[in-house]
Amino acid sequence: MKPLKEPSFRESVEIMSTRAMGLMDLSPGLAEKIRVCNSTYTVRFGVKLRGDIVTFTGYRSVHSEHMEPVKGGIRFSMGVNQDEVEALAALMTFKCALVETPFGGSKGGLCINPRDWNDEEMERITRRFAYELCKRDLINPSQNVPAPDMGTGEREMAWIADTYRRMNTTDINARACVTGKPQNAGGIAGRVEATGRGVQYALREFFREPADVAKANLTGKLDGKKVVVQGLGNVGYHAAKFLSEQDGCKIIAIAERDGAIFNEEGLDVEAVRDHLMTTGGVKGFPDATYDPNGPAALELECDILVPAALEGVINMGNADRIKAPLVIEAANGPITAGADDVLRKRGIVIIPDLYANAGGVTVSYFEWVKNLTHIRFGRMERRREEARHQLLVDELDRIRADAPGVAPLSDFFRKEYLHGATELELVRSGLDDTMRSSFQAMREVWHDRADVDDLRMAAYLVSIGRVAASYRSLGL
Ligand SMILES: NC(=O)c1ccc[n+]([C@@H]2O[C@H](COP(=O)([O-])OP(=O)(O)OC[C@H]3O[C@@H](n4cnc5c(N)ncnc54)[C@H](O)[C@@H]3O)[C@@H](O)[C@H]2O)c1
Repeated sequence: MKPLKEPSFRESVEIMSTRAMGLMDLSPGLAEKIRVCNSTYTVRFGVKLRGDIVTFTGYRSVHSEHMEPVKGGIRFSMGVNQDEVEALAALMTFKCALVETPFGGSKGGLCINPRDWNDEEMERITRRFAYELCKRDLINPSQNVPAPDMGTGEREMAWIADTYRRMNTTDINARACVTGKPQNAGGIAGRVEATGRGVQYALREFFREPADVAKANLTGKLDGKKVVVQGLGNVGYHAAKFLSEQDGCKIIAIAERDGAIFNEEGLDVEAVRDHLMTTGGVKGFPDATYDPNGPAALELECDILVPAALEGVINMGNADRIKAPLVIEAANGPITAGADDVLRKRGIVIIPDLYANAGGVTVSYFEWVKNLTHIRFGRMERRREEARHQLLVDELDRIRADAPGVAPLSDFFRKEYLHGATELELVRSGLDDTMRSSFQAMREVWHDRADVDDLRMAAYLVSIGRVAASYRSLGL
């Protein structure tokens, strides 16, 4: 179905998922159940700030409860509205199914410009919003578990976790009510970088298969590829940093709120991020050309385009001017359904959001499991652990020496046992494994089905198939 006018974000997600459902054997009733958003709660609350009451509007949307808890970030931005949170909640349902994290889909948002308020004010506003959501079990370890999204991070998650804990003092699993917390408040190593790291792993997996690379009219490996990034926040910064530092990519342009900077030889991502943090923009960054028209960077000649900021930035207005042969949707919904149609027809390969930015929810799942099990992941407190393990290895050696015919401990066992993985290593390898296996599930459909010519449809077919199976087994 080709939209006649630019669809909204929610309509875009619906058009794309409905297109996939049309290729599946689903009853109309089941398809409708999967399509609709179960509920959206709107709250308007007041906070006394600077001598007066300021009213804020927030949302928490639950798209599908075929698995519980439901999961999805909380966004702080002036652009937040019901359409947006419902679109994001639907994407969470499909994303979780694709990477096989056992959650339904949800999302929340608060209509606020965080830059308008100081830290103390932000804490009061966040805690009050969290209180409103906790009261209705829209934050709860077994029912609804938020995470960071645009405009929020570890700090906000710590305030939310603390608010829930104060309201539920006897809940031993209180820490599992939200993920993306600081490590000293029950978080997990590698969560902050997870979404950008996932983008890196996704591209590595894509470039592992020459047939896929050829479909994007590219050749070779990641090394030396020219990359344009929009948004140097949590996701964009980590993706750009890892791709340039570890995979030999050249980040030739970075677009931010105040414009874009270019350097054909490649930008120093760390230095740009420092500049952005100190000045609030990219303007004035040395060794680069500046253009106040940030969105124009999306139209540059490059190998890989990484939109990592907002939804709808590639739309029917600019889709025919996009020159990158490969686009990876690090942000949620950066390509509208109308633009998706144009890009597909032009042979541009899109690695879709529901897969590309799933690194965040994957590591959030590890954090949630860690909180619920109340055990540490991986090797910690190295010296004490190693001393204890060494005693055990010595004891095993002694027993074996006394047992005729029993082989001595292998070097492999000794090494693995004494120098097991740290939490960060475990998290990264679990994430890598998830990004690979999910890509392979998409790839199989992309390669094998004659009626599927893009990765987005392949991703939706895999994930909707799993959601449908889950509903069927529930007896619906
Ligand atoms: N944080 C996560 O773990 C996570 C997980 C999955 C998906 N996402 C998605 O990734 C996207 C970015 O999220 P984030 O967490 O990195 O947010 P963030 O707030 O950390 O960063 C967003 C960045 O985009 C920039 N930006 C805002 N408006 C812009 C514009 N018009 N042009 C260029 N840059 C602009 C901001 O200045 C900021 O640097 C969102 O779509 C979000 O839903 C985030």
